[in-house]
Amino acid sequence: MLHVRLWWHAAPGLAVACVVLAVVQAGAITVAMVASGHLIASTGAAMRAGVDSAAALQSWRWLAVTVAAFVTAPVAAAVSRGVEEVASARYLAAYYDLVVDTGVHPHAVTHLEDPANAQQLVSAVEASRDWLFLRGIGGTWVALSNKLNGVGALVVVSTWRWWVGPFLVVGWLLLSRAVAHWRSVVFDDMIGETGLGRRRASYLQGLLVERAAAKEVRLYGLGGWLVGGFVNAWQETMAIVSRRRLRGVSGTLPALAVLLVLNAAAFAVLAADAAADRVSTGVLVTVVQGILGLAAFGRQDDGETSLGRTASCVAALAAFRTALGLSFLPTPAQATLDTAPISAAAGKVELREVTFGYPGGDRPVVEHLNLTIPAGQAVALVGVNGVGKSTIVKLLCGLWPPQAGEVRIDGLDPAVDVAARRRVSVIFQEFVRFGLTARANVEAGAGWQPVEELDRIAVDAGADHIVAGLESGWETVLSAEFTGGTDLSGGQWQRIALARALAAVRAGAGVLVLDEPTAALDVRAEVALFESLLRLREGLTTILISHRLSSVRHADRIVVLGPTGGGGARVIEDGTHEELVAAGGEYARLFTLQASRFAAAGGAA
Ligand SMILES: Nc1ncnc2c1ncn2[C@@H]1O[C@H](COP(=O)(O)OP(=O)(O)OP(=O)(O)O)[C@@H](O)[C@H]1O
Repeated sequence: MLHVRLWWHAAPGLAVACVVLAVVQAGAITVAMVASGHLIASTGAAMRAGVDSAAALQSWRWLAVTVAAFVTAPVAAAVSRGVEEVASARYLAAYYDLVVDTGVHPHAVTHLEDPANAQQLVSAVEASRDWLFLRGIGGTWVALSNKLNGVGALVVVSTWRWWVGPFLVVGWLLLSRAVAHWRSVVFDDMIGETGLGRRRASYLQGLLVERAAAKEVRLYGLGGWLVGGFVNAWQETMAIVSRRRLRGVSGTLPALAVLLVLNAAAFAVLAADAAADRVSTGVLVTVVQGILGLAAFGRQDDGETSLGRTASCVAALAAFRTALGLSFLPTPAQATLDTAPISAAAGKVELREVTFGYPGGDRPVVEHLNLTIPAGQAVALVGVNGVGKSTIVKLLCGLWPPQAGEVRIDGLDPAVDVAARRRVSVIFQEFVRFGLTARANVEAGAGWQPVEELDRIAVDAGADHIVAGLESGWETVLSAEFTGGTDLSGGQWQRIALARALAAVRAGAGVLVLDEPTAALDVRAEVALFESLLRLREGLTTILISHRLSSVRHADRIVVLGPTGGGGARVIEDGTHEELVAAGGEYARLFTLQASRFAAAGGAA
């Protein structure tokens, strides 16, 4: 069972300790039942024989055993709770490791972009944040302890009449199943069935307290409206919850009735035996405790009910990992992130007959695309919105493998070869704004850098004045949500992202891709940035993507992508700015259009 395997992986020593403590606890409870029976049985004779008699000594012994057993059981339970807490934290950490490992492997993002897969991973994370999941981890030991206590009681009852115990156990198990079913209805309400209403309520509540919506909530006076929406959504959901819970509880009544009958019958037989002197007082006391102790088989607390849920979360994550070709537990090789230094890179880019479409798409985005960029060349990729420029960037990074054709960086396939991937440095259109220090935002591209190196990179990226203006320089957190942190403007963020990409270039990446990283810059700033990049590239292969053609006109080569007869994108024009303008094709038309608009707006192309 995967849940048990994960326990063994996360905390083998503590897991063994929990088992031992559960056995000790169950043993102590069983001994207490038997010893207390003997104590009561021997007390009468001891009192009659006198304090110094052998019978009294025997009685004292049973008292000592009874007290020791009664003390041992709760002490073992208390120690067990402590050990379980520590062990559960380790289990949770191991589960998070699995989730993270599943997120970052394999390199391709195919599994994350497929909505069904992404949802599975999100569910795995969400489930683990739920308190039910946490209760379920500890529930492993609650369930084990309950079952062991029950077995002890069964042994005790069997010493009287062997057939009574199994009947009662069946009764308790029936009730336990019915209660577990009802509780799962309750839990489904909490996280599943009424999830939509709850999510809506919590979304509305979030708008009231989160920073992102704060400005508009105040500006438009949305407070009352949001509170009303929250209350309605919550009440509607809770009404459904109450109805389902009431309906569900009736399912436990037949099991309860059966159990009552069985228990009444057992006690009636015991009473008859006692009346006929077939059992002594001591046995009577022990067996009564045993019969009551069988209730351990029917116990259903949050922990035990949640155990199944936790185990199925782990099983679902394991199935997801298997589908991705990953073993259940991360192997040391899987657990290592790509930290190898980048080998000397030349930077030749080749796409040969590449065809690619996203899952669920009705046509390929690119089709039979051929593009070769020699090392050191600066190429601008242009084309209308949605033609497939960013998709080509993802293919170059190996984030998606093509369905046909070949993508090569210096002859290596980036979808399978880590060395090829590390030769490509990209500022994505939607680059990540890490709410971490400025240093970490840049070092993410290349690992630790001395401050002098960071300063040099910042100058190249035009980010030096931004860092200089930060309260704690490179150590300032770039998020106002943290004390001492600060927010940057869109343009400032782009400079920081550029610095990150340049850090990767300094570490050896031979291909720099800028996928419209300058949308938040004005035209002049964008032209200046691209030109400074083209100047400092020194043998770097540079791929620039921009809709502002004036910004990329100085590239060595301009590649125009276009749809061809309803199919996927291909290269429709390829040449220098001058060649393409002279050719009078699509590029010339777009360039002239943009230049005339810009001139009309009072600028110069
Ligand atoms: N993850 C995705 N899943 C499904 N379809 C996608 C995905 N990403 C992009 N697409 C689709 O692929 C096509 C090409 O998108 P892409 O982002 O590559 O175009 P683009 O040329 O970069 O556009 P833009 O100039 O607007 O940035 C579009 O039709 C888009 O809707």
